[in-house]
Amino acid sequence: MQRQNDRYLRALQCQPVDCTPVWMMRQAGRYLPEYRQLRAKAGDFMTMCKNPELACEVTLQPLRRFDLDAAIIFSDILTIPDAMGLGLYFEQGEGPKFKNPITNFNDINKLSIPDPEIELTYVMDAIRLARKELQGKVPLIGFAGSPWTLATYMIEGGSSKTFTKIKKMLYSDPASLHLLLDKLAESVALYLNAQIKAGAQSIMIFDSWGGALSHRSYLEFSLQYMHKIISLLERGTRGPSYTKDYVPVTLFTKGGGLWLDKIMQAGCDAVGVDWTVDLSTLPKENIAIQGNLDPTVLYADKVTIKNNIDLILKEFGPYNGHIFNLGHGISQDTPIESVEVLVNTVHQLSKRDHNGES
Ligand SMILES: Cc1c2[nH]c(c1CCC(=O)O)Cc1[nH]c(c(CCC(=O)O)c1C)Cc1[nH]c(c(CCC(=O)O)c1C)Cc1[nH]c(c(C)c1CCC(=O)O)C2
Repeated sequence: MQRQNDRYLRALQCQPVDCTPVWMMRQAGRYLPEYRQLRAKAGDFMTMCKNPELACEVTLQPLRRFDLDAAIIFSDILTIPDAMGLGLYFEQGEGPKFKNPITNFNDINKLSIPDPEIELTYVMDAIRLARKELQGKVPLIGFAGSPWTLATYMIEGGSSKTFTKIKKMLYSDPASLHLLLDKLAESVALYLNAQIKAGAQSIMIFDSWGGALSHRSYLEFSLQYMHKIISLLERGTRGPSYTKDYVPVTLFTKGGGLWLDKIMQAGCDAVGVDWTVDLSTLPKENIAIQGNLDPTVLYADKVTIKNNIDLILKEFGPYNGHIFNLGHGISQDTPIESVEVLVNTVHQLSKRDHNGES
């Protein structure tokens, strides 16, 4: 049995670590040649997600190259609307699309809540397989999209820069939007509980488009529903010292820097922060912080990458509740050598401030 590396889970509980754990959002993906090769063979992205062997293989790919402290299950946030019957597909170069987007109250009223053990068994099978293959080497992260972020794709019919349709509904027919968000919150909670049962050891909620909302709307249409999801999760109880089987939750609202004090009160163990956040303004007790290197730093030379990592680590010093990550997903044209520099530099430099276990 391999030695367990649980510094990621320890940091989520703000417990002593030997150095700062690091993983990257979208760490399994197109910047890896072995991903592109497998994807070319499989045909399309959703075929890979729906095949547990392929999803497990892609989950493990980045861990074979880099000394990462966590794996994240290879899947997508849009599996839920797909399971609700919206017909998810990916158009080359255009991102996700839905054959049957939501246009009115009737569409929302008709939506049923997917049973994750039936419509989304492929995700649970991938999690079970990945846990088996990982053999405890590093923890496995499960995830879902926030209700607001999922709703943007379901109502816009795909990616959007302006959020015209959903914002029109928000202001002119808020009751319909609330019904949709409520159904999504229930669906996401069931989905995440199934992921925990299947073996996910930590949960992350991606609110990629929460930052598009006004202050008042963010609390009412996004944070409220993430709070509800967290309250429905069956994930054990966190003790005063490191609790091995407790499943911590990370909330990440991209562009949510102004609302971090409210996000920290939503029952999560950690908040994800993008690169716009001034780390010196954040509390460094009882709540873990994940972030926040600008992913484009990875286009620069080694010395610049190291200097930027050092600046972030210095903001935390000996604080144990820091998980190093990018401020958003890694870009597909990122040089592999930069990722290696990132992971190794975080471990090497952060040792100066830590002497805990793991
Ligand atoms: C908004 C969102 C989506 N999906 C996700 C989010 C939230 C995170 C964020 O804000 O980036 C989350 C996601 N998507 C994917 C993962 C896998 C796990 C990981 O490695 O982090 C995770 C956690 C794989 C993926 N999801 C997708 C890919 C690319 C698929 C491919 O072309 O091979 C991957 C690796 C497809 C996807 N899926 C989605 C989009 C907008 C796209 C197109 C992206 C693009 O074309 O650049 C929806």
